[in-house]
Amino acid sequence: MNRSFPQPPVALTIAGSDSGGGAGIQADLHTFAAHGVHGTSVVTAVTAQNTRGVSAAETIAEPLVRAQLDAVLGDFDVAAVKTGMLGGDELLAVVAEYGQEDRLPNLVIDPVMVTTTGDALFAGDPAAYLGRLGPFATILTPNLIETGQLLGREIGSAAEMREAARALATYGPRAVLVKGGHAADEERSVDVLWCDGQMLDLAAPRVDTRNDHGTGCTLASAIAARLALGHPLPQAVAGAKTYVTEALKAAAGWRLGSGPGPVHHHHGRKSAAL
Ligand SMILES: Nc1ncnc2c1ncn2[C@@H]1O[C@H](COP(=O)(O)OP(=O)(O)OP(=O)(O)O)[C@@H](O)[C@H]1O
Ligand SMILES: Cc1ncc(CO)c(N)n1
Repeated sequence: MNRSFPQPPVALTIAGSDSGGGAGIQADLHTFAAHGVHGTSVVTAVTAQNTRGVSAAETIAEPLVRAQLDAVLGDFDVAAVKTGMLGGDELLAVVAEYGQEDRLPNLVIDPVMVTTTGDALFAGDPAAYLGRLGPFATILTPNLIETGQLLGREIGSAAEMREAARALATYGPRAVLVKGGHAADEERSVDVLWCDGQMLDLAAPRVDTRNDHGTGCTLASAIAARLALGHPLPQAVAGAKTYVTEALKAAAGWRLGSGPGPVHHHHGRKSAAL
């Protein structure tokens, strides 16, 4: 094939739609675009959601999810994949099947279980997540609550986060990032990364903002975008964390909706309105 023109790498998000545009598929596609990566998407669920919460949600039937996966993977040279809301055991099994067939390269798994506003987004068995997807994952990115649900115990302190990252890694992923966005530390936001047998603390100054809707989706899709661009895993994670911190800072003064609003995915770019 003649590739005389430069072209973007392709990333895929397998996730739910957030009608408020701050999380899920919408956050992922913004993030891919901000990284200069072509975004493709497999919609797993539709949520009626705004900055105040989720008022309705329905998962997409398995055949249509498979058809989307086949349409994208059968045509594009996908370089990295991110999964978000899978809704339940049925779609978890579908994604695991594609993983087993080696069709989901550079797989970033954000095991979305519950929103920050407390709405459940996963009706299946949390323990099944690890067994099914762990072996094919490049990296798992649970928050504190999801880490607790996956392991069946409460996680709070830095020591517990490190211990949890190690425990989750035994299910097969190359790396685990336990996110500390919901930790008690008022000065810093510290995530713990277990990668290739090494433990690293990734710290950023805590941004004083109410707008933190979709930070987890944004972080996971930024990792996938950077893997698609060819960054080594630890650098992709550290770069993605910086990207999220800047996105939080740039949107701190926004009042989009009356609850926790979205972050500024395109903070690196000047826009006519800002
Ligand atoms: N106020 C903040 N200041 C700086 N970093 C933050 C802040 N809130 C979250 N983060 C960072 O954002 C990333 C996402 O973490 P978080 O624990 O909030 O994920 P999450 O709960 O899955 O997000 P969400 O469910 O809102 O999509 C992490 O790197 C975390 O450290
Ligand atoms: C659709 C969707 N996926 C993920 C999250 C987690 O932020 C959310 N709020 N909504």
